[in-house]
Amino acid sequence: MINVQRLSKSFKEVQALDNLSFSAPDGQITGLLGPNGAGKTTCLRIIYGLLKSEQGEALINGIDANQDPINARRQIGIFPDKFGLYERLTVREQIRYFAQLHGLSGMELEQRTELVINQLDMSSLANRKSAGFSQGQRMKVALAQALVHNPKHLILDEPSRGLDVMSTRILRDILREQRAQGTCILFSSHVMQEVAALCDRVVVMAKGRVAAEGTPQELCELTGESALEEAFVKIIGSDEGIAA
Ligand SMILES: Nc1ncnc2c1ncn2[C@@H]1O[C@H](COP(=O)(O)OP(=O)(O)OP(=O)(O)O)[C@@H](O)[C@H]1O
Repeated sequence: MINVQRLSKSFKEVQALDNLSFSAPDGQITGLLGPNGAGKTTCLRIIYGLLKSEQGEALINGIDANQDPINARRQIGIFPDKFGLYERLTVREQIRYFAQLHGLSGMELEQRTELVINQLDMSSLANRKSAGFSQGQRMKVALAQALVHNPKHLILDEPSRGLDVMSTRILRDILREQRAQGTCILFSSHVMQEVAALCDRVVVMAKGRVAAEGTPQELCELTGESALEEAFVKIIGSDEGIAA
């Protein structure tokens, strides 16, 4: 369970997060939906311990990301907004490296590495260096790195950006599998279709705050709309920065 309580963060005069509170339960996919600049990435970075908040706390399974970032991070698989791959390493080497960073060693390291390569159907890529990989292939490597330590929480920043239909479907299937295993999944998006297709719960963010939250159906009922897209526009008062 990820619990964000009264988070505030500013960058000079920009108030990126303003008393933001929400929770993402285990075994569910929670979408952070908001227009450009709403504060989604800032929130995810604080949860992963890459940024410190000025106020409030982000608890991962009860562990405070500000106070104990290393332990908090061990609970999380992160799928970042830019796939920073090590292009000189083979895919298998990269996945092993991430497994080591998360404290895996010996047999467990080898087994988890092979398991995730098979799970993502990457055997034909495993011994190749990632320089020149397509966007979909890069996505798989990034996902394998996020999953190799079998984290109980998965955080994804705009996961389907730049992916073609097939890669998007693979990603969605993996997220659904993870959900079925009880993983707490939190992802950010401004793509309505993605949120509608995947999310059990939606947290609508605008200007660093929660504008509304609930199941897609609850958000529709709240606004008297039948489509999530219309509900969203009503909640934030604009369709700026949102992709259908
Ligand atoms: N390192 C930084 N330095 C200065 N301003 C920043 C920094 N990071 C974020 N901001 C500002 O904080 C606000 C929130 O940014 P953030 O990236 O969290 O939004 P977002 O919802 O993820 O947007 P997008 O959908 O465009 O990725 C924006 O106004 C942004 O310019």
